[in-house]
Amino acid sequence: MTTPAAPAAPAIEVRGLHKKYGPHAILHDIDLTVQRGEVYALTGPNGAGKSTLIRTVTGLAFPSSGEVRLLGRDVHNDGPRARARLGAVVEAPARFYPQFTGTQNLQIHADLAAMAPGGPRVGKGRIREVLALLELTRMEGRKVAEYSLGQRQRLGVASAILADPQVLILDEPTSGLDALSIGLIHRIVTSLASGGCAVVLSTHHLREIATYAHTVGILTGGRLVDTVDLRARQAAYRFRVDDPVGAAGRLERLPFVQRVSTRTPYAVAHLSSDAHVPDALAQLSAGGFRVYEASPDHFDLYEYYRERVEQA
Ligand SMILES: Nc1ncnc2c1ncn2[C@@H]1O[C@H](COP(=O)(O)OP(=O)(O)OP(=O)(O)O)[C@@H](O)[C@H]1O
Repeated sequence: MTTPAAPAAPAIEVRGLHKKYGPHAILHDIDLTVQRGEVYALTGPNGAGKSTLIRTVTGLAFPSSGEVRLLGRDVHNDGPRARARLGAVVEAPARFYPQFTGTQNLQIHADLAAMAPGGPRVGKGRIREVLALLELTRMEGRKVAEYSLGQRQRLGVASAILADPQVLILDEPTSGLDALSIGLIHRIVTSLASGGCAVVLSTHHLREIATYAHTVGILTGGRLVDTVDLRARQAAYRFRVDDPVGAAGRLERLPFVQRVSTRTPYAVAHLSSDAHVPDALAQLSAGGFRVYEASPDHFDLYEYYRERVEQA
C-alpha cells in the first residue's frame, strides 16, 4: 500500500544520486531540491550529464543508487503516482506521430495521461487553449510532419503543460527557437511557476535564464558543483575605492548592509534598499576612503559560470 505524500514535501528531491552506463560513471552523488513555485535552471558543458539527470528525475532512466521523489513520491518505485502531476519534454524536439495533426497528437497524449492512476482528464477546450498559448492555432489541423523544428518544439511544451502539471521538466526547451518564441516560453514558465508549479529546465542560454530563473544548478563532469540562488544576488552595489578590504569592513558594520564582499578594486555591498546608497557613500567618506565610483552590481551569471566550470 502506498502512503499518502506529505503535503509539505518539496516538488523535487534528489538524494545521493549516482548513475553509471556500463563501467562509466555519468552522475556522481547528486543532491538537489526544487520547491513548488521555483524555476530551477540546470546548466553545464556538453556531456556534463544534464539530459541523463533529467531522464533519471523523470523516471525514464534508473539510478545506480540514490533516489528521486516528485511531490513526495519515489519516481522509480511509485512511478505512475509520482508522475501523475508531471509534465515533461525530455528530448528536443519531442516525439510525435508525424501522420497526425497537432490536435490529434495532443488528444493521444491526453488519453494516455488519463489512463494512469489518478491521471488528469483533459478536455478538448484545454487542447485548444494550450495550442493557442504556444501560438500554434494556425497549425492545429496540420500534420506534425509539416511542422518546422521550432513548431514541434513548441508542440512539445504544449503537451507538457496540457494536464496542468505541478512539476514541469524541460530538456533544452528553447534550443532551435527564434527570439520571440524564446520569450513566449519564458512567459509560460514564469506564469506556471507563479501559480505554484515547480519548473526544471536545462539550458545553455545563461544570460536569458538569469532574467527569470530563481536557481541555477551548475553540472560539470557529472557533479553538481554549485547551486546559485539568483534571488539572493539582487540589489547589490559596488564601490570602487582605494582600499576595498578596509571599505568592506566599514560597510559591514552598518545596519542597512546585509552582506559585503570584495572584488578588487571594488567593495560590494548588499543593501536593504537603494535609498541607502547615499548613506553608504557618506560613511565611506567619513571613514577616509576615497570613492571613485558607485554603481549597481549586476550579477554576471556567464562570468560566474565560466569561473566555476574552469575551477572544477
Ligand atoms: N545511453 C547511454 N549510454 C552510454 N553513455 C551515455 C548514454 N547517454 C549518455 N551517455 C553519456 O553520458 C554523458 C552525459 O551525457 P548527457 O547527454 O547527459 O550530457 P548533457 O549535459 O545533456 O550534454 P549536452 O549539453 O551535449 O546535451 C556523456 O558522456 C554521454 O556520452
